[in-house]
Amino acid sequence: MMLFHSLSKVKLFSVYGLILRHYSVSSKNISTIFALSSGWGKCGVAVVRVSGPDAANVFKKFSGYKLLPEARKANLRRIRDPLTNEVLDQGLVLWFPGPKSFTGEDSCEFHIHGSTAVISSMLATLGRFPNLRLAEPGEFTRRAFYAGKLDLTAVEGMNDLINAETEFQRKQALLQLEGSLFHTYNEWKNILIKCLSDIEAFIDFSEDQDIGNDVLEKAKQTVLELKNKMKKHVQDGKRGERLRNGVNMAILGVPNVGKSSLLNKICRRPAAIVSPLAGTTRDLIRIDLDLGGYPVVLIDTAGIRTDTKDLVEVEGVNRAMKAASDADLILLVLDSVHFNHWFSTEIKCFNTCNNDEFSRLLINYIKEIHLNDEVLELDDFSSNDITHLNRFLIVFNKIDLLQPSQLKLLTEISRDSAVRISCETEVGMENLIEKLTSCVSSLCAQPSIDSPCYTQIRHKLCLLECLSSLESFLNFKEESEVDLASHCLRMALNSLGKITGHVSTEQILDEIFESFCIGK
Ligand SMILES: Nc1nc2c(ncn2[C@@H]2O[C@H](COP(=O)(O)OP(=O)(O)OP(=O)(O)O)[C@@H](O)[C@H]2O)c(=O)[nH]1
Ligand SMILES: [Mg+2]
Repeated sequence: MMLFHSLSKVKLFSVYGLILRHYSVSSKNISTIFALSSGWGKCGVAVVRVSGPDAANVFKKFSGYKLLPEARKANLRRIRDPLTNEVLDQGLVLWFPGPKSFTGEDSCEFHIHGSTAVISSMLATLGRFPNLRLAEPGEFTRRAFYAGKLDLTAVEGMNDLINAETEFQRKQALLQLEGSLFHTYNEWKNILIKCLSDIEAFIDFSEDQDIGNDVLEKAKQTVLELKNKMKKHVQDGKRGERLRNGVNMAILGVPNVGKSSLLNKICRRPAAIVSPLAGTTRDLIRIDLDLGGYPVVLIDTAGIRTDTKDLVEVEGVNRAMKAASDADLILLVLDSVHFNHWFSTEIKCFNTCNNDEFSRLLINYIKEIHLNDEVLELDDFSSNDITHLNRFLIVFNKIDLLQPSQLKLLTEISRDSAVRISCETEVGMENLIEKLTSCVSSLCAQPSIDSPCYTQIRHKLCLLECLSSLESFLNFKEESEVDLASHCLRMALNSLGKITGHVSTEQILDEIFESFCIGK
């Protein structure tokens, strides 16, 4: 019984009720909104949506109904201007009474022909109807959120789904819309609420009830387990974010090695200018790609050289370095002929070179082309083993110009540490694409319902805030400090609530009272 009291106190954190109440108080002032919900442009069918208190009236007037028809059932009707009675179009009309609608409000849809003229006259006529206004961006979804139909992660998932360009982006967005992240964070929230309710019960009733003194210790054990789980989730190497935003892949190398040729081969069109003149590419060229279902932003860059006085080229090189240091993966392109030449002058006996020696020399070669420290990530370069160069994929281009014996040797010594291709003959391209897809797949999240990845920096910041509160909670040692300890748990709950939109009561009340005048 006592515990129940405490629990209901803690339940204040689950403030959907408050949000709803706040919303319904102001719902008298809520306007009825309309918008074209399908995209602009000539198409077979366009969907115009109306939502709000006047939706029923609008629906009856435009579709010629005296009484509302069966809910959620499509009917073919003449759609008329209620003022002039002129027929605007003929199409399917649907009535969605609240709360069983997307927004939770009374809503309706007009499925009209998708020509510019029909859409324009429909929107103009709706705009002239009393108490009706054009919706603001995202306003239907915002209303769905306020009505408790979607949490914030689902709202974000819906937006991502609309913007998804690749198969795995679609999967991740759909799972998020269906609640994969919400369920994870909600489960964590419930664990924290249980700990908090035990501690609150201890604070309130330990003197007159038989509530054990080990409450704090037990809660700490639970919080420690949760903290470790959350930490693992946060430190996922941005895999969910990458799948949402695209993997940045920069093509880097000295002038004339075939960087632009490689970009053109990968995207299968002449996106970048190719010429025998060293220094052809000056600015960054970004191409969006779908690589095996993963989104990639492939970036061609100016050839790296430090001996130029040409101001435009110097700026190009700076931009190349910046793109490379921001990149998730760097395709370092080398000219096989030049490399072979440089290589044979570096070692006496070419034929006895082993894989380790090759690694050492390749690293020296990379250092010699004067990449800056941010690009090199010096930790990777402290070892002579090129497999440590996590962000680099070494690509030997122009292998068509090598003698067969030279190619054989290059293949033997570089093995899986590099890819050998010719942009001219396309030899090795298939292998390169396979390798790139596998790199990109390991850099991105694998959409999963059981262990979803966070997808936005906003989630990460709230999770870090939550972790820091959990850390503070774990630092309390004395039972006498339970008041402060419970405050930390409240803070942690608040941070989790910010991700899903279940923000703290204080925050909601702040918002409500902000609009009150002083003294009232
Ligand atoms: N034989 C041969 N020539 C190639 C190959 N790839 C590129 N080339 C040629 O090499 C020259 C330079 O190619 P680009 O793709 O412009 O080189 P880049 O690295 O972008 O050069 P910059 O933009 O100046 O840094 C062009 O004449 C290409 O046709 C290849 O695999 N084999
Ligand atoms: Mg180029």
